[in-house]
Amino acid sequence: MEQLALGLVIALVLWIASIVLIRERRHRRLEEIGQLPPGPKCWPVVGNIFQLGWSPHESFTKLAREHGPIMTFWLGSMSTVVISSDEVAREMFKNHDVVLAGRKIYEAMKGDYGNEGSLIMAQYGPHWRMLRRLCTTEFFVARRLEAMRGVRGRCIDHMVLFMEEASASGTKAIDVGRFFFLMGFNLIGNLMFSKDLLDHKSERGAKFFYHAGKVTEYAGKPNLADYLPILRWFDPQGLRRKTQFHVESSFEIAGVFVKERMEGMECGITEEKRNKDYLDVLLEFHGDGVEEPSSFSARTINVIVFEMFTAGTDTTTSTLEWAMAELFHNPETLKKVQAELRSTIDPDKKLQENDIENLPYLKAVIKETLRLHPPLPFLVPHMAMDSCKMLGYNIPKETQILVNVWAIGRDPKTWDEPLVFKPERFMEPNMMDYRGHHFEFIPFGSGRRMCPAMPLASRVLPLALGTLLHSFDWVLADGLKPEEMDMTERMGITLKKAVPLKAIPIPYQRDRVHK
Ligand code: HEM
Repeated sequence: MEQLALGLVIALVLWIASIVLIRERRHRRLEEIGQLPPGPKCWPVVGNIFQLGWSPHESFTKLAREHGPIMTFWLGSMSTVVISSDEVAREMFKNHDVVLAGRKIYEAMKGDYGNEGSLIMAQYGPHWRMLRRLCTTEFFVARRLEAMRGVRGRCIDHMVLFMEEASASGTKAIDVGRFFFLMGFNLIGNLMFSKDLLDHKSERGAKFFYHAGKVTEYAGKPNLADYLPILRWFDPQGLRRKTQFHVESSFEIAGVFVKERMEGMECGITEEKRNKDYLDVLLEFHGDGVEEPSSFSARTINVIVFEMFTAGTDTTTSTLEWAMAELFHNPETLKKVQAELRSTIDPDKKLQENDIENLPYLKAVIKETLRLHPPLPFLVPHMAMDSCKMLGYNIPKETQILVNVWAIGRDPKTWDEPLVFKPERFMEPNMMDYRGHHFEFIPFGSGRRMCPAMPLASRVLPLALGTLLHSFDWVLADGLKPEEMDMTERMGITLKKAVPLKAIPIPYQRDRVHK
């Protein structure tokens, strides 16, 4: 027994020593190649993991004050460069966009998923270019978005209806974020399959919702196996195993929707008249004449479907929940945006997408929310596909690149009173927008990997928020006062509100205003 224990101790010591040696050698090699960006001193084996904390975006922001806007950080053996200023972001996207357009693939997402068919996780190259073209020429192109205007309006109407039912005519508090999530989920369900997946009746839809939610939960958790390669074999937190299980379960359900549509097409069953949806686009795809393949496998279709749900729902939900929370927290701003809505749109009429152009303050509220609460505070992590030199520093191949857009949006050098929620700042003439050209404000990213769904999000976000503010008056739950609200953030796959926002929607009646 004693011998066994001694053997284990020796093995452990040898293992740690070998890791230290490998790292030392790697460091020396990197130093020989050129100077890495500066960064905090790191420990053998674990690197800077203990400086990450529960809110990495805040930890990186504080460290950047000491080490500068381009900083090296070691997550175990994973070298990471953190970018924390608009100037360095400009340099990255203007002069190194291609070489830094790779993706770091995390352990939880490895396996079958992440290889075939993935757009978000694809390395920059022909396969990614082909899928990306599909997004820009078929999914999020103005013509298709225009044709699907009715779908967006219907999903938002359903959300209002669900809220009214749940709050029992304005007496009960509701979890506001949950309804945004339902709306976002049904919206993607309709864009993909022309189906409301969550309509109380669809058991399959509810299961898909459950499994997709689990994937985003597990994928957002820090995973030791990413930082310490030796642990990859053991998957110590079980995150790869759990993620794979829920990914496969989601694929099975999505696969049934796809199969049903294909069988319907083969038997010539015509569904009720509907617009061409994304599934039609995927099934009709016969190559884009530039890159392989000439058609999509069932697996690729499942991956694309699944990715649209995961990329689209959490980001939309978190932005809308933060927008409502900031408005409750700043009652004068809430009054101002409601006054704009109610003086522009007749209270008896529904807010329409066409009206948004005439609601500059509502649009400014969305921008201000994205400045303070970008749902992806580091974008989706990029990776250097090759070594490069940026601002005189060496960025070795396979370095992970995190662009801290949370810090950039709160930089006092750019923003006056950066921590104050002040939509008025976006009302000034020639003020910046989020289309990826103003590097002070890039919640959707910039360059080649920028969010392809930005045109969709910029229609849905003001319409959903505006409809709720136009249709209801709102009271915080439990008699909470605005100044008592808990505005803490919680980092998962997106940056969420830690304490869900609970409020009572009171249907807005015109005659109450005229009294
Ligand atoms: C508030 C709404 C949204 C925000 C703020 C947002 C933001 C982002 C960001 C920051 C990225 C990564 C950019 C980079 O890596 O440099 C991204 C990528 C992506 N987003 Fe969005 N997004 C939103 C909504 C959506 C929606 C609704 C969908 C789909 C229906 C979507 C689909 C995607 C996809 C597929 C990618 C991967 C693009 C690639 O890797 O080439 N997003 N998004």
